[in-house]
Amino acid sequence: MAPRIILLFSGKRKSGKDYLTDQLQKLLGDRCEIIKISQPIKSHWAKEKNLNLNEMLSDSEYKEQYRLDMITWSDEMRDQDYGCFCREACQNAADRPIWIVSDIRRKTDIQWFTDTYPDLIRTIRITADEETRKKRGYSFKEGVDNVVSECDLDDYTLWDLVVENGKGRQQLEEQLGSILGLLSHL
Ligand SMILES: Nc1ncnc2c1ncn2[C@@H]1O[C@H](COP(=O)(O)OP(=O)(O)O)[C@@H](O)[C@H]1O
Ligand SMILES: C[C@@](O)(CCOP(=O)(O)OP(=O)(O)O)CC(=O)O
Repeated sequence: MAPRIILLFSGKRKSGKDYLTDQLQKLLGDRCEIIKISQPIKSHWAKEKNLNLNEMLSDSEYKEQYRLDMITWSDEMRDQDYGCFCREACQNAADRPIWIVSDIRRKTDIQWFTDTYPDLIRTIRITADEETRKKRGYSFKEGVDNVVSECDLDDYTLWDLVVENGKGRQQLEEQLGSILGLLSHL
């Protein structure tokens, strides 16, 4: 079964992409599959450097030690083929009707999904104020927070939905309800 809808989530570090997409998955159960574009990047890096992949995939500080190197390496790969990680992540995804991509970062990510799965794509931006993100462990890092990886979608305006997840956020049920609204035709 090919996906019937693909939700692309974007947001700054510690805006809550993993948190909200995990909560959404709990609600949707086995109708949905979470896809992470960073998974093939982290897998490659963990193998190469003999690192703990599960820790790399968690929200702990561990991955932050390697983020800068992973950005540099993955951007070199993207320069040759901008869809390489999107393609690899989707190839490994289960056949479920709803795909949730939890870490869209670049306009080329949106382009690859839109070209590959025309009509199935909905885009969601998660926002959170800096103070809240700092409380969740964010601190500005040169080469990480001021480069394409974090900033390319700052000026993107065509989101199907923007979900506030900072100080002004609604209750979780309401946040999830607005996302479910994008699935109402299924
Ligand atoms: N609405 C929320 N309520 C409570 N905790 C949250 C909320 N959003 C995010 N968090 C917490 O903040 C931290 C960072 O969130 P995370 O989802 O990992 O961010 P991102 O994936 O965007 O970097 C995690 O520990 C997460 O559980
Ligand atoms: C090299 C990366 O893929 C690492 C991404 O790691 P996460 O997606 O775990 O990051 P946050 O959830 O925002 O904290 C970034 C990239 O530019 O591809």
